[in-house]
Amino acid sequence: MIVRSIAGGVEVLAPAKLNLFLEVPGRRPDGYHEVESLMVAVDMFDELTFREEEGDGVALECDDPSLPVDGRNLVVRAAELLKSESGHRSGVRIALKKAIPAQAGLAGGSSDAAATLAALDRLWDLKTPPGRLAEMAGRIGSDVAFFLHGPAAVCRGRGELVEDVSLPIPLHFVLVAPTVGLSTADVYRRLKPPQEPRSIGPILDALALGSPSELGRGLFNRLQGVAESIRPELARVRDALAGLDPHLCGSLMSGSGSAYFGLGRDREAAERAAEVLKPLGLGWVRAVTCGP
Ligand SMILES: C[C@@](CO)(OP(=O)(O)O)[C@H](O)COP(=O)(O)OP(=O)(O)OC[C@H]1O[C@@H](n2ccc(N)nc2=O)[C@H](O)[C@@H]1O
Ligand SMILES: Nc1ncnc2c1ncn2[C@@H]1O[C@H](COP(=O)(O)OP(=O)(O)O)[C@@H](O)[C@H]1O
Repeated sequence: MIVRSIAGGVEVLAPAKLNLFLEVPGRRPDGYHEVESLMVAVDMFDELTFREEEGDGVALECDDPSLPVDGRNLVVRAAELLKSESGHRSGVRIALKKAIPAQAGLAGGSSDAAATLAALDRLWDLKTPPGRLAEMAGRIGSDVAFFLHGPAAVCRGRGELVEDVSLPIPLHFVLVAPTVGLSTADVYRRLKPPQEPRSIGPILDALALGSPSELGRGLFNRLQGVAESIRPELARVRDALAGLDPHLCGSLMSGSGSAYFGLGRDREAAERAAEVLKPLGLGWVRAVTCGP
């Protein structure tokens, strides 16, 4: 996330994430699932601006009319939570410009929520300790705390326990977001946790080596088969990416879907893969990067 002070306010670029590895070892007594995931932030950003406003309300405007701007929006929930936890009483006006497709497994809503915590902490000069901000993030959603870290981290628990990992080389991807979305809750509901969970070890070793081809071999997502059983048409996206072998080291669905990504051998290869995929009508296609 990139946070900048601007005249009279704060501006944030809130990135999307990809899950390069996602295992779901089991269901928890609280109804959530235990996860182990390698997540990376990529350079596709929602833009948010925050300005002081008279009164003590939270007013959100958003350029995507399909999204709610009341307490159902994670931005409003994050702002209200920070206000009640800190006791701060100013009003704020927030403008949200969406670029990250919704229900795609790219966690745009979670990233917007993390951006809101970080921005308002700065705007209101709260100096909230990082651990306390992370705890609030976990209360808003399982993926929110990741965005207070990055660019690469292992997330455990229900996703909210985040451990940074170093990124020795930039990673280049081609991203395909189909028009059809998937609900995270639906996908988890239909999952049968594995008898023997897969280890995250090999892909972490590959990342440490800085080898895209090794990393490609380690890509894994336990939720992909479930998502494809709910939306069989996603197989077309999967197969189109799998057919791009010379450009890509591997491909995978992100999170609970419905976006897929291919890992490029380098930036040029990811961009070439995007050019091949664009005319196929699979959805929205773009080359993106996770940089150190
Ligand atoms: C699958 C993942 C992978 O990164 O991402 P997305 O595809 O949503 O981006 C995450 O686990 C999603 O995290 P997030 O989208 O923040 O989930 P939440 O809002 O906390 O929960 C939405 C619903 O998903 C289910 N859920 C979520 C996380 C988890 N560890 N176990 C679950 O069972 C629960 O039914 C919950 O009510
Ligand atoms: N600021 C926001 N941006 C996007 N979606 C939001 C936001 N706030 C709440 N939501 C709700 O969260 C749902 C999924 O969020 P999103 O993070 O985009 O997808 P995913 O969980 O698949 O990564 C959407 O259906 C949307 O109604």
